[in-house]
Amino acid sequence: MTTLKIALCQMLITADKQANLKQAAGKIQEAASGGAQLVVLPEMFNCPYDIHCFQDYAEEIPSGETTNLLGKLARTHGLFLVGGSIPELSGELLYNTSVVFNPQGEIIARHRKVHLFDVRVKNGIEFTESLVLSPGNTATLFDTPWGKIGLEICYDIRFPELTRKVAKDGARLVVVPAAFNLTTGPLHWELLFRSRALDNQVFMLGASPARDPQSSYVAYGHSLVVNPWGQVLSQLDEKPGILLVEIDLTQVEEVREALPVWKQRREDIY
Ligand SMILES: O=C(O)CCC(=O)C(=O)O
Repeated sequence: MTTLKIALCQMLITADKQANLKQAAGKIQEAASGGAQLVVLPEMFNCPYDIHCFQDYAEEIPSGETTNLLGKLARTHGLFLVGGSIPELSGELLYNTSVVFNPQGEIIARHRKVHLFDVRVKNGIEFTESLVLSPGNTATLFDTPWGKIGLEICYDIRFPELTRKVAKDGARLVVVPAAFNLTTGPLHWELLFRSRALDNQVFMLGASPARDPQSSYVAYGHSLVVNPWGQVLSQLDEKPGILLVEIDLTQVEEVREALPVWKQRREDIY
């Protein structure tokens, strides 16, 4: 199988967890009606992106209600589902975790955000995930009929070695639930997705929350799909919506053949 219909769900996330879950279910249903085979939710989609909320909204995986609901939705609609991310409770620790389901509703991957978002930009964004979260320690890929897919969460995309690793491990497509902000989003969001796509000659997908100017963390939005040539195939604005795009994964081989940097790498000298 080479063509894959993807849906990125740009949700307006609220402080009401049940409302967030209902909204996710509605968006997944809409994506399924549009023929989506792989659906992606944004980072922290059941919870405000606020370190003071993570403990209260956290759930164990796989026994928590969000994971249960997502498994049922994947099975009901018969699609692969990348469940954005949620605050995961594991023993005493909290993680920013993305869970992936197959069309039978089974969990086939779990990525714990490896690089925690600890930044302090003068007159801009300040955020310290590490005050409450612990980092994951592994790169993540999952198998599908379209081949291996890599999985990262938001800030992870800034570390080129991680995308290079999943690409070397066979991913031709990398999915990134994310939530950039109004300090870094306008300049860095598209640039980072296009850079990782171009460097590795892979497809890159970014699913963001919609922008809510009233929330404590104002997300940039602009969920997007970038092809291995580094082109933005499609992108939303800041409002809620679904980005439905069909991609042809043979484009990875076409680009790598036309511009063979992938096989011209000199790993012996770097
Ligand atoms: O890297 C950025 O600018 C944003 C990262 C972020 O918001 C996150 O990791 O959740």
